[in-house]
Amino acid sequence: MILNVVAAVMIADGKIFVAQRHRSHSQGGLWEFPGGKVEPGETAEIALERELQEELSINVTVTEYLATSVHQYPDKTVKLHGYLCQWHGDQIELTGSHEQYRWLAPQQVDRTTLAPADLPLLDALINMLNS
Ligand SMILES: Nc1nc2c([nH]c(=O)n2[C@@H]2O[C@H](COP(=O)(O)OP(=O)(O)OP(=O)(O)O)[C@@H](O)[C@H]2O)c(=O)[nH]1
Repeated sequence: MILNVVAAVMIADGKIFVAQRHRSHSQGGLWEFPGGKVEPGETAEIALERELQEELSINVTVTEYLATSVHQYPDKTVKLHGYLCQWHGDQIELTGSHEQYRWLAPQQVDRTTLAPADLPLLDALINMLNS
C-alpha cells in the first residue's frame, strides 16, 4: 500500500512547527509536520489546507514545494510531500490528532522522536535555510 501524504512546514520567527501524533494513531507519540492523506481528486494544496483546518483549526497559505520523502513502514509505504506553508497567526487549537505542539529551531528538533519519513524533509529545510 502506498499512501500519498502531504505535510506542512510552517516557519515563524526562525522556528518550525512540529506536533506529536496522538497515541491512538499510527506512529503515535512520534513528532511530525501536520498534514495527512491526499483524498481522491484533491491537489496537494487543497489537501493541506483541509488537513490544517481539521487538525489545528487554522487557515494556511501553501507557498512553496520543499521535498518528497519515501519511507517504508512495516504496514505501508508513505510518500510524504513537504510544502512550506504560511501561518497567518490564527489561534492554533488541537482537535484530537495531536497530543501537543512546539515551535522549535530546526536544529532543536529531536531526530530520534521524529517520524522517520520526516527526517529528509527536516534536512531539506535546514539546507534551504543555510543556502
Ligand atoms: N500527517 C503526517 N503524516 C505523516 C507524517 N510522517 C509520516 O510518516 N506520516 C504518516 O502518514 C500517514 C498518513 O497520515 P494521517 O495523519 O492522514 O493518518 P491518520 O491518522 O489519518 O490515519 P492512520 O492513523 O490510520 O494512519 C500516517 O501513517 C502517518 O504516520 C507527517 O509528517 N505528517
